[in-house]
Amino acid sequence: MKKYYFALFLEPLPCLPQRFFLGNILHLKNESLFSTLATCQKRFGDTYASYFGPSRFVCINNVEHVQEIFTKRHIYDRDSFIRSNIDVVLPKCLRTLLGDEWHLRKRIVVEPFRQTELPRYLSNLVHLWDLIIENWCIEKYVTDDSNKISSTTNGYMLELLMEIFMGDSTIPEVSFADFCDAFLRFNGYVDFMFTTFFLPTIVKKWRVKMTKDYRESEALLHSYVKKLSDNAVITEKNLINSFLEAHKKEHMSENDIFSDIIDILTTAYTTTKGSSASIIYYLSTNPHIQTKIKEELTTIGINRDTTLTIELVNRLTYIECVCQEVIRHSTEITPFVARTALQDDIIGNDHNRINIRKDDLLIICTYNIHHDPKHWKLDPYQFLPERFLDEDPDRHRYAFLPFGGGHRACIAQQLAMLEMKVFIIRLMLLVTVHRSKDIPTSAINPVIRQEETPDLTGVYLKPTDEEIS
Ligand code: HEM
Repeated sequence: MKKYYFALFLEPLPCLPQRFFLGNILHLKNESLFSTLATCQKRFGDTYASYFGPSRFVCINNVEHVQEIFTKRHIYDRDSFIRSNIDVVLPKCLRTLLGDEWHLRKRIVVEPFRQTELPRYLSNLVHLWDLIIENWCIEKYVTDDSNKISSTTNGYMLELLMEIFMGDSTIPEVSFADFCDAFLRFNGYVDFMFTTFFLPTIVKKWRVKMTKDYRESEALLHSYVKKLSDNAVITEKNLINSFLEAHKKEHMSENDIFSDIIDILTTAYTTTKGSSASIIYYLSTNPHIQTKIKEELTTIGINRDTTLTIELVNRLTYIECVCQEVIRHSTEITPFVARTALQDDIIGNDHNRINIRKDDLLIICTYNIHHDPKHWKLDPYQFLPERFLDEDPDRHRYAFLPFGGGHRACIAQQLAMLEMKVFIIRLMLLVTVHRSKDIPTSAINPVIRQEETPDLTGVYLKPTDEEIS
């Protein structure tokens, strides 16, 4: 609080006008977070402060600063903001740990995400994406009434992730529908902790713990994870077995296992849903990109009966560029990556020096950096996969950071890329994505020059066979 009073009157960085205790929160009533961070960059340049409630964030848009922050791992670590919020619902999961505890846990969690493990997931990915695509073809549109990606997809996506991480999606004596229901309810509370980032954690903690539905879904998930652990087939190499192994060596308690399994499932579920929604959106608005992808598949000799291998997937250069462009351009990817300073520091050089104080929260504005014309010579607001061929060369190493960077970067980047690639491959082998012309789409936000979230209204899939006949 003392620090807040000090900052209120002596803020050294440019900043939007603040309100007592609320900081810049009221600004978010009129503009999304993406848009607010972009507006501030246009107004103040690459470094400015933002106040969400009394919490001060130093916002960073300069890639040299980003590089320095990611490199100084002993000074900048996982931000206290994510740590305190996640800790309420999933205490002591990988994302909330620091120092030696984090290091030990990461060695355990990272096992199933290694490059060498990826081939094992291919057949499950193909099978479940096919089911999801078939389901979308049966329903008229890919969205339901709430205009979110159709809710019947949720179960399939969760099944896909369970097969990947647990080797099997069945839990003894529990119907998958019951597990899915408890998971989705609980996931709503994990989301709540993030989407209400402007509320003090103590308020959110009270709100969540007092909710009967939260307590029930948490208790159910605890009992399901216990059943999964008790019945795991020890010979298989997967996430649950890495955890059980660690439990035997007393490196993880039962509660740690619960927190990490649910954290990985909720993260993977949210990112898989978000990236697939973005892919469908961009394909529906760019029919010529669909044609190019289909041509690439034909050139490499992949048809719907081909058994996919990692070597084949790696030959699909254009599809790789489409995936990279999706995660560069889309608002479904987080607007920022955050760090907390563990000690006082100075970053930058004579021209762009910033004094950082111990406990400062740093916001690395991913979305702004991904759309900064200083780094992207081809109009960064346009969706152009070709920029990742050789058409937009020589950009700074830290101008593209969809998975964050440094020691706290995403542990599942290769798996996430594989999921997206297999989704595009199966989608383009089985269907063409269309958009009804007569259904109005959402307004374009003039600051970020796109819709706030991918608008899938009126998007439907037409099987390739029907299109040919
Ligand atoms: C398109 C998909 C994904 C994107 C764009 C993405 C992005 C990110 C980002 C930006 C971070 C923060 C990095 C940082 O602070 O430097 C992160 C961390 C993390 N991600 Fe991902 N992610 C994706 C998929 C996944 C999946 C599928 C999983 C799990 C299976 C996952 C698990 C994690 C975990 C556990 C962390 C925290 C790592 C740590 O704190 O040490 N992510 N991810």
